[in-house]
Amino acid sequence: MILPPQGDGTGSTLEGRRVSAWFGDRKVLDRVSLTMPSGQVTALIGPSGCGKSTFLRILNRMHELVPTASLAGEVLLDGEDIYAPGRRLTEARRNIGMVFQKPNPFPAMSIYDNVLAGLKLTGLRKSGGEKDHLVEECLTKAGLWKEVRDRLRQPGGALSGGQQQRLCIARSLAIRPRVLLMDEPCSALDPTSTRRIEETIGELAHEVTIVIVTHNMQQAARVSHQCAFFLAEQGTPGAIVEHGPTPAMFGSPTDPRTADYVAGRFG
Ligand SMILES: Nc1ncnc2c1ncn2[C@@H]1O[C@H](COP(=O)(O)OP(=O)(O)OP(=O)(O)O)[C@@H](O)[C@H]1O
Repeated sequence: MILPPQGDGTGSTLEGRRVSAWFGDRKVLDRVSLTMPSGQVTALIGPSGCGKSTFLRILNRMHELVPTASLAGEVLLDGEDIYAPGRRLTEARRNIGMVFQKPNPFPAMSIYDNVLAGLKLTGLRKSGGEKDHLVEECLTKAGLWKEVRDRLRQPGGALSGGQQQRLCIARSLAIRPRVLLMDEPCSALDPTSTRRIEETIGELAHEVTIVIVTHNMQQAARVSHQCAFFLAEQGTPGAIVEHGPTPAMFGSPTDPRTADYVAGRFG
């Protein structure tokens, strides 16, 4: 177990309230409510197609990029609805970062510039010294500094898959998000790189609230403080069957469907 310590409250609390989602007229999520507390790691688990990624994308306003997509409900970041009229998309993206399944650094851009690539979003100008400091800080937090400190000007695409994913985490951290969403961040990685990313998650958990979608039950057990089990039964939209502290979800789930899923009996 590499379960990180509970957060010290420096992250933010994210809360989905009665979130429903549609693609065209097909409803794929039905009134999902979940609080993702400050400084904790929340794992979203469940079989393929039950709406985990859709829920995650709603949490930082990526769902609305799909032309046919719509949603209902609220997403509160420290009590403020990110979808409230007048709230800007860029504000949500800045506060709530996302790391994707497949590492997506800018391959021809240097490692150094990759880390800083999101800074334009913030509108902040930084001096050379401040940039150097930020690059070192973020690569250190992402667990990559020691491996790349001597080759910061080399292209991001020259790194291994696991290193590229940690570079993407560093890039997300550079804009100082309050929440970091991770959509199956290790599914394209080998076991060693996976382990390294899990350690990074553990190290980051005390300062940024993390929500991770994973199909890997061992991973959910290792890295998360709480889990939410999603299910879309027989053509119905996805919903949360059960959520709670990770040890309870794995050790003594209350719903038999959760017990079957975490034991690997389906999905
Ligand atoms: N862009 C899209 N257009 C139409 N339907 C979509 C789109 N994206 C997802 N869906 C549908 O929404 C439902 C939920 O998909 P989603 O990707 O959120 O599930 P998931 O639990 O994350 O699955 P997986 O674990 O396989 O990634 C699925 O039925 C899927 O086919």
